[in-house]
Amino acid sequence: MSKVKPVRSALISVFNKEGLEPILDELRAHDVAIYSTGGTQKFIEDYGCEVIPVEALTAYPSILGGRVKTLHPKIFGGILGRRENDSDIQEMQEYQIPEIDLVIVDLYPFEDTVAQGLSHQEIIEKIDIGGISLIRGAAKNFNDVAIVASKQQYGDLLDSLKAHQGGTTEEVRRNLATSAFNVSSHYDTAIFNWFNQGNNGSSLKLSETYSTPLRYGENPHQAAAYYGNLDACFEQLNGKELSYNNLLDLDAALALVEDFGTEKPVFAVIKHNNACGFAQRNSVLEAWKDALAGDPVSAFGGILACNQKIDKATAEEVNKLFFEILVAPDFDADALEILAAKKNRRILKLKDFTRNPKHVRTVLNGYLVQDIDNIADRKESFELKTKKAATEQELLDMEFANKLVKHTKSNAIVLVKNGQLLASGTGQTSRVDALQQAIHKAGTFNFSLEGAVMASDAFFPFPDCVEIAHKAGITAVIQPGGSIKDELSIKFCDDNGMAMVFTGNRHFKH
Ligand SMILES: NC(=O)c1ncn([C@@H]2O[C@H](COP(=O)(O)O)[C@@H](O)[C@H]2O)c1NC=O
Repeated sequence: MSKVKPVRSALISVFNKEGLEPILDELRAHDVAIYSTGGTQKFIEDYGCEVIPVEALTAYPSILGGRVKTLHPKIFGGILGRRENDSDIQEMQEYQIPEIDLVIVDLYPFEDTVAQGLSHQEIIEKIDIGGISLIRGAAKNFNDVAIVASKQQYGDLLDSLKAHQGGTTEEVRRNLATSAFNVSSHYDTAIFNWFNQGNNGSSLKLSETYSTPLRYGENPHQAAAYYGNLDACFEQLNGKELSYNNLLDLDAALALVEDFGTEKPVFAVIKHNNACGFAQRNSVLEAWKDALAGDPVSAFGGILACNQKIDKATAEEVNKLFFEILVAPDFDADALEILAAKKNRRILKLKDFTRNPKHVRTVLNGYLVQDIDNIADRKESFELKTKKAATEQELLDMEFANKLVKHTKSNAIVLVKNGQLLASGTGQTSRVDALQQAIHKAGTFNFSLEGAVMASDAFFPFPDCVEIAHKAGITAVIQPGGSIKDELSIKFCDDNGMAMVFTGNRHFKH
């Protein structure tokens, strides 16, 4: 076992006093001298423990509205002094600096203050200076000092004090120091990012303190973890742990469903990040049946997402399919009972789908960062380019198809009729290939394309796609526009009684 050092003195300075009581009990049981700052000192006194105000050490009051209270050589000397270094020992004696063996800090809540939208000055005042210095000083001297920089470490400290008669092992102190630098670096990243708002170019600082180890990555030989707070997103009601690929598909499913709002039921079936089934109907059950009908073969092992509560009738139908995940805002009790009968099946109740506003990926020896694509084109802003106007149903279907194509891997073509995804061509190296794939697929499941609409994620460089679409029976086309040969596609539509609208927004997804 690593070397145990007794805790004889502690400095406690915490913004949030909650949960300190068991630690005070333990410190009192071992006769530990406690130093503390204003509000924390009062809390400790009220709890009935003896406490020495830091002012008794520094001989200074807290000044500048609390900006300077622990920033003093007698405090930092007591924390940073090396207990086995002769010159440090001598200087500490000379300047009457007491050893401080344990430091407990809870920083000013900078991120919460920003999140609450408080004033600039209030945010600035919540940049902790003394506390962060205490944390870094104690963590640097972990050889002699235990640092608790967040409430999450209270349990570890208590366990150590209890197991080692009021002492800490080197292993515990080192682990606490690691956690402390995690706290301090995250805190400074949040401050930097707040100062750096809008100045995207200068540097990239990402910090996430929640993590979930994953069994493996995209393939079993790749180690992986998720950094983020999954508990804030979902409540897992059933099934085994989520995998790396599940998380990718879930993100794709939820981003897609989000674009359709919650007014009318939609069901999505996702495979490899793309929708292979999608429908919007008046009831959840109908939405499910028509989403599945889009491609009942690919749906096997898929990720299912719905924007409404799942009822028993829908659960009975969904239950007939082998699927990996169903995510929905809620489940009726009898529906959940049916769905949870298979123990591995993941059933997720959606709590909050707040997407990260930035999309980050590794490229070469660095990172690519972009805003997420959060444009959902509305039919009111479509620009009619052909003599023939689209019917009201075609307009609805084009808006629907355009939302789907935005969430489909490029090059992408999506074919839709009456609020149902008939087929799509995904991730193809040419737009013609994507269209041919979609037409072939629609044929596989006996969908007639007469009166269907076609959405393309980017412009048509040549009129070939509209020619093929026309032959297949497609009557209306939605695309961003912007090709120097747009006129050729428009002319073909005009000559053949088709409608075409431009959105002006390309939706590549690579
Ligand atoms: N200025 C200082 O010297 C200083 N020393 C400790 N703090 C912080 O003061 C807070 C505790 O204050 P109090 O005990 O007065 O409630 C803690 O969040 C701690 O991180 C300080 N405040 C900010 O920097």
